[in-house]
Amino acid sequence: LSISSSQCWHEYPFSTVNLQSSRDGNTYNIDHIQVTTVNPPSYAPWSYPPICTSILESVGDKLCVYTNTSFSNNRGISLFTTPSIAAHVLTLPPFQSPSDLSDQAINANSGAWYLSQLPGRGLGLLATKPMVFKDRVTAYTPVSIAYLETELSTMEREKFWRIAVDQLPEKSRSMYLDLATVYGIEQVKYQDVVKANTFQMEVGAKNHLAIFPETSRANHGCAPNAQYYIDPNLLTHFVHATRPIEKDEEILISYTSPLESTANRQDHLSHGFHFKCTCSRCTDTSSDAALASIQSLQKSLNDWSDSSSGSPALAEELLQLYRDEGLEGFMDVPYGFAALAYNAVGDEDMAREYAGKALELGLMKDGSWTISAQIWREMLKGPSGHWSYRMRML
Ligand SMILES: C[S@@+](CC[C@H](N)C(=O)[O-])C[C@H]1O[C@@H](n2cnc3c(N)ncnc32)[C@H](O)[C@@H]1O
Repeated sequence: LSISSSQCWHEYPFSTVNLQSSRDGNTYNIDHIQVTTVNPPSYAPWSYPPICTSILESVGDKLCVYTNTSFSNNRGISLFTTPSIAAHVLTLPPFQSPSDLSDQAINANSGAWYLSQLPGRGLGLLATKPMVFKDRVTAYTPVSIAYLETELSTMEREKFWRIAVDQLPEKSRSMYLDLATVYGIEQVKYQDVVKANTFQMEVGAKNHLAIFPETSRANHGCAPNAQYYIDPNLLTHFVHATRPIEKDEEILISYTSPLESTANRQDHLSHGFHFKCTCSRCTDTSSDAALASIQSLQKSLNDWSDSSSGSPALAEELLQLYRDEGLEGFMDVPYGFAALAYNAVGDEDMAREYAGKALELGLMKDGSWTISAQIWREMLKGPSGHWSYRMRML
C-alpha cells in the first residue's frame, strides 16, 4: 500500500498497514483488515474516537480528548475540552486554512535560538545571533490544550491527559514528555509537566492550559529581554525581543508580573515553579524602591484635577524608570501615559508618537485583544479629538 505524503492518512487508522499495535499496549494481528475504508469515520477530522468524562457539574458538560495528528504538517494537537469548544476550534483558521500557519512561519524554527544547559536552571534558550526590538524569537501552536477544571480527581485527570498526549505524533509526544517537571512524580507525570510549563490560554471563552514545548524552554527573568502573547484565533504563542539581545545571551520571559513587589514575585515563583529567583531585580532592594516611584508617578499622571502635577516631564521620567528596570516589554502603560501627557499640553506630534508606541507594545504583550488598542488607534488618527487634548492648558 502506498500512501501519498499529502494524504491525511492518520485520520483513517484502519486503512493503512502501518497499524501494528494499539495504544493499550497489546499487539493485534491486522492481516485480515481489509484496506478498503474510504469514508471518513464519524469523528473526523479527529484522528481517534473522542474519549469523554461524564458530565462535570462545574463545566456543565463532559470533557473529551480530541486529537488531530495531521495538524500543522503532522505536529499534531490534542484537546481535552467540551464538545462545543472542540467544534469551535475546528472553525479557527489553523483548521480551516492551514496555510495561515505556514505562511507566517508558525511552527518553523526561527533560527533565533538554541538550547543550552545552564548552571542552576536546567535548559534555557540562547540567542544564535544579535537581535533587536520586535525580532521574532518563537511562534508555535500548542501540542496540548486542557480545560482548566478542578472537579476531576488528580488520578482521573492524569488518565485523560495521558491519553491526549499519547495520541500525539511521536515527535510531539516525546517533546512533551522530555519537558521539565516540578515534583518528579511518575504517577502524575503529565500534570507535573503542565505545572512546570503551562501557559493559560482562552479557547471558546474558557481558560485552558496549553503546552508549547519549544517555547517552554525559556527561563524566567524579572527584567526579561523578550515578551510573549497568545493569539487565540491562530492558536499561536509568539515571543519577540523587547530590547537588543546579544549573540549567546539568554532569552528570558517573565513568568509573573515584573511590576509586583520582589516578595510577591518570589512567592509566585517558589509556589508555582519551585525555584528561587536570583536575578538582580530579586536580590537588589532598589527594585522595590523603583516600583514605588513608578506607582507614584503613574498616580500623578492619572490625576486630571486642576492641582495635578502630571506633565510630559513626569511621563519621560516614568519611561526612563521602566527602561532602567529592564521592563521594556511592559511599556505599553507608560507610553500611554506619555501620549496623554503630551496631548494634554497640545503637543499632537508627541502624542501621536507615544500613542503609536503604546499600541505597538500592547500588541506585543496582549495581541490584538489588547483592550486599549482602540484608544491609541483613535489618538493616532487625530489627537485633538481625544478628551485629553489641551486638558492641562485650561
Ligand atoms: C518552563 S521551565 C523552563 C525550562 C527549564 N529550565 C528546562 O530545563 O526545561 C520552568 C522551570 O525552569 C526552571 N527555571 C526557570 N527560570 C528559572 C530561573 N530564573 N532560575 C532558576 N530556575 C529557573 C525552574 O525549575 C522552573 O520550574
